Amino acid sequence: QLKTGFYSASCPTAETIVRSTVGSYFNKDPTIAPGLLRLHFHDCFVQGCDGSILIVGSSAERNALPNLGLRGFEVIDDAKSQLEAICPGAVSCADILALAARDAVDLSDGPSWEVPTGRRDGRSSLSSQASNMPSPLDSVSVQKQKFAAKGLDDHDLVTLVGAHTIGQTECRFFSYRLYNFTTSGNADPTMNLSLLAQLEALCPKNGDGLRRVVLDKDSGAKFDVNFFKNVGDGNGVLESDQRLWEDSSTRRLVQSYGGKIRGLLGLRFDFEFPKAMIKLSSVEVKSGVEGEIRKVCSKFN
Ligand code: HEM
Ligand SMILES: [Ca+2]
Ligand SMILES: [Ca+2]
Repeated sequence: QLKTGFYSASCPTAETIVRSTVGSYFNKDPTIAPGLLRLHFHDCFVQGCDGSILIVGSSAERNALPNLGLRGFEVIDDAKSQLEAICPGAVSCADILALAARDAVDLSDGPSWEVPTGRRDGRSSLSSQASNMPSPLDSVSVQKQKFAAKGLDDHDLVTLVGAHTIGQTECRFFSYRLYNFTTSGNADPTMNLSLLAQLEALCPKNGDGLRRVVLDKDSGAKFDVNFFKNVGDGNGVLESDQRLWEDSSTRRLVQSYGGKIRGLLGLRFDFEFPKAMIKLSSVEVKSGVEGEIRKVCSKFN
């Protein structure tokens, strides 16, 4: 039910405005790009890509534990207010999120793609609905199950987690791997020793759990295949990322994207990522007369 260029008649400048808004925030702070990409993912995984993540309120999705570190809301609100001034009531917040995620990847030197649009904004947002978000402690089989529940297969899982080629994580999401991973209090044995030393310095025991470190060692701002090379070298920061290498079912694709084996030609990350994103951004979308077009992205009409 989505189609590219959905706004070509109702708001021809919609995509240009989203792009220029994301671009101006990105120029001031490039770390907004991973924030926006993650925002779209978290939206799509709870009640579909319907802008439910944007609602402000004490029991809203935004307040659920897995969503506390999300960033980039102000960019979406800014784009929306510009759009309301020229095409009132036309462009959904859910579509702005999908377009901003595409633009964020493009600005980070990643691939670009045409985003099918026409999503409608949802009428509910509840923190209690967010409990099924993937966790960095999830095994590969749990990660697979959570993606399969959204119509995303194992190939989509590995491809989409490649989004961790940009952005950061707080120490608290992985510091247990440094200090008390094994029963004898050792570090996760699958972690590369030089990464271990680096992370111990950045995230000291009993230090500030909110301190942020890059997810893709040496390439935290560039959307490239370095993340997959890192995972193959024991340099995955999140346990869930490193598990994609330890599990034989997902290792091949990590290897292929990282350029570590020949033979899987054609599986280029910059070609596969857009396809997987289009699937992600179509999860449980509302269209036609369902939902609404919000006037303000943080509030229901
Ligand atoms: C098994 C699946 C996944 C798990 C367990 C996971 C977990 C996490 C965690 C724990 C963080 C750090 C958050 C923080 O410190 O606030 C993070 C960051 C991030 N995630 Fe994921 N993630 C997954 C899949 C994805 C997918 C599918 C995407 C997008 C397509 C994505 C995009 C990002 C981005 C871009 C960041 C960096 C955010 C920033 O710098 O603000 N992740 N993820
Ligand atoms: Ca949603
Ligand atoms: Ca990178």
